[in-house]
Amino acid sequence: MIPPGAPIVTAARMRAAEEALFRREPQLDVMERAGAAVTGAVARFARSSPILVLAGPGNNGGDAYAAARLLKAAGHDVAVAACGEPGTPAARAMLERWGGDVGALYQARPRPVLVDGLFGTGLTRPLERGIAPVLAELVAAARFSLAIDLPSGLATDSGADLGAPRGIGATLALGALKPAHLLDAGLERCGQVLLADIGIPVESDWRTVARPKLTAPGPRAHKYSRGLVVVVEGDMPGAARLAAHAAMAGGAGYTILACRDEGSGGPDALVRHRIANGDDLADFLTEKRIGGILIGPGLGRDRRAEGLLKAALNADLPLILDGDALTLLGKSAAAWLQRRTAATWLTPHAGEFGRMFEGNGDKIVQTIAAASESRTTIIHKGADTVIATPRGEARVLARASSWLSTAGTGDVLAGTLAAQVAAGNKDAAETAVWLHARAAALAGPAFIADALPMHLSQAISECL
Ligand SMILES: NC(=O)C1=CN([C@@H]2O[C@H](COP(=O)(O)OP(=O)(O)OC[C@H]3O[C@@H](n4cnc5c(N)ncnc54)[C@H](OP(=O)(O)O)[C@@H]3O)[C@@H](O)[C@H]2O)[C@@H](O)CC1
Ligand SMILES: Nc1ncnc2c1ncn2[C@@H]1O[C@H](COP(=O)(O)OP(=O)(O)O)[C@@H](O)[C@H]1O
Ligand SMILES: [K+]
Repeated sequence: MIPPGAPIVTAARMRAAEEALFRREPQLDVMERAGAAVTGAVARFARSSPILVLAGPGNNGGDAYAAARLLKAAGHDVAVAACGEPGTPAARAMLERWGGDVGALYQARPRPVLVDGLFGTGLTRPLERGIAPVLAELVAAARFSLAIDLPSGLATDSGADLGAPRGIGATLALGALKPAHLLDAGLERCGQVLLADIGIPVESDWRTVARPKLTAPGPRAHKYSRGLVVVVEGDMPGAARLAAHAAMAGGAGYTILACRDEGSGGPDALVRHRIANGDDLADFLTEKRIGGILIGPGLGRDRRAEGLLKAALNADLPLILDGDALTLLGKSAAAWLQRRTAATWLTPHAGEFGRMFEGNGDKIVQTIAAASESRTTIIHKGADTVIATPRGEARVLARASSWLSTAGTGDVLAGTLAAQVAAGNKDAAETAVWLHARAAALAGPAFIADALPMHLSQAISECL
């Protein structure tokens, strides 16, 4: 499990935190703690199996030499192999403290337990062609492998693959999580992510998503105080119905489907209100008790859809934009959205995000830039989900159930979000993302999106 609510830092932020600490405490003491943390994690898995420790030229290698010495002192059979001489004073000191043999990486024989201390946050370019296959073979041949801080071959700030091996069993993040533990290739390359506190104080506006704290409705609650959600239906009514169902199951007091005709389907408690076009919707949205409007799931992209979207954008009410609404806005999204007087949430997947914003850089940085430019809160979905607020905060959810990769689950997320927005939850996005992921976990394998809302009740009960 990814540690919840844990700070996430870039390589540069981590280095700055380390350097601040080294002004008060010797670097080698900190590295000893890193070595001890690695030793503790490895010893749990190694039992009496022989261990191969790989050491690189930087401080990741320094941690590896420290761990090798401590593992040996604890009675383990330890061999060390390195690629190159230590290039930092701390790594050199740790090599001296190790004092044993060091073989060449290219000649290393596989052992049942492997410790990868080749490269960590200092990796700046793809692994040399020679190193990647040797590392991959040693990892594949080991029964268990643990990466120190990061699997060697991951870009720290983006999680991009720079030649990382497959099959690492666990990664021990030192001091704090880095984006690579949560994003992109890191999702499948880190194995189990463990976090070691080695006494480096870190502060960050970026954290992993944590379980929210929710409260049950008070004794004087009524349907409007719980939150009135309006979901706007479009060309594909099923999508809006799914979202409306999720809003209801996500705790909204009153959910209205603004629909073209009488229609059918959906829960009996769902209220239908007929609207023919954007003008009708604009009139309806003068109802001040509305706590959140959701538009976009199955909206379509024709003239009627444009009219509906315009009415929603012009309403002075909290607004959630998903699916086709995002595509209709396209590159003019920021210009439209920064004019809004009420708060706005966007829930794009990667394709929709790219249609609205420039897609350069790491996912967290990109999403924060887009949130700040458009003055919205953005849930940038995918196998890794990044939430960014206009204030520059980020929350990251990794490792949600991969069974979520089925049509309609995004509509359920949007509806869940609408319920939280209408209830006035100031952390609506993080709450919705947690509840959605928890509902998916409870739903088990091969669920359909229709089945997700029924698990929201259990997910909510775990937050009370
Ligand atoms: N500071 C501390 O005391 C503490 C630090 N900690 C530990 O230190 C780690 C960060 O250490 P680090 O900054 O020294 O970088 P590291 O990841 O070892 O790699 C740098 C070396 O790799 C080289 N290199 C880069 N890319 C390469 C490539 N593709 N192929 C080949 N070589 C390549 C690069 O060479 P250069 O780019 O300079 O040519 C340089 O020699 C961090 O993850 C954590 O484990 C913790 O113990 C806490 C205490
Ligand atoms: N492989 C995956 N692992 C975890 N979550 C996923 C994965 N694929 C998709 N998801 C999640 O499922 C939802 C899919 O939303 P979306 O792409 O909008 O689908 P749709 O438009 O069909 O509803 C998002 O919440 C996304 O984060
Ligand atoms: K490593």
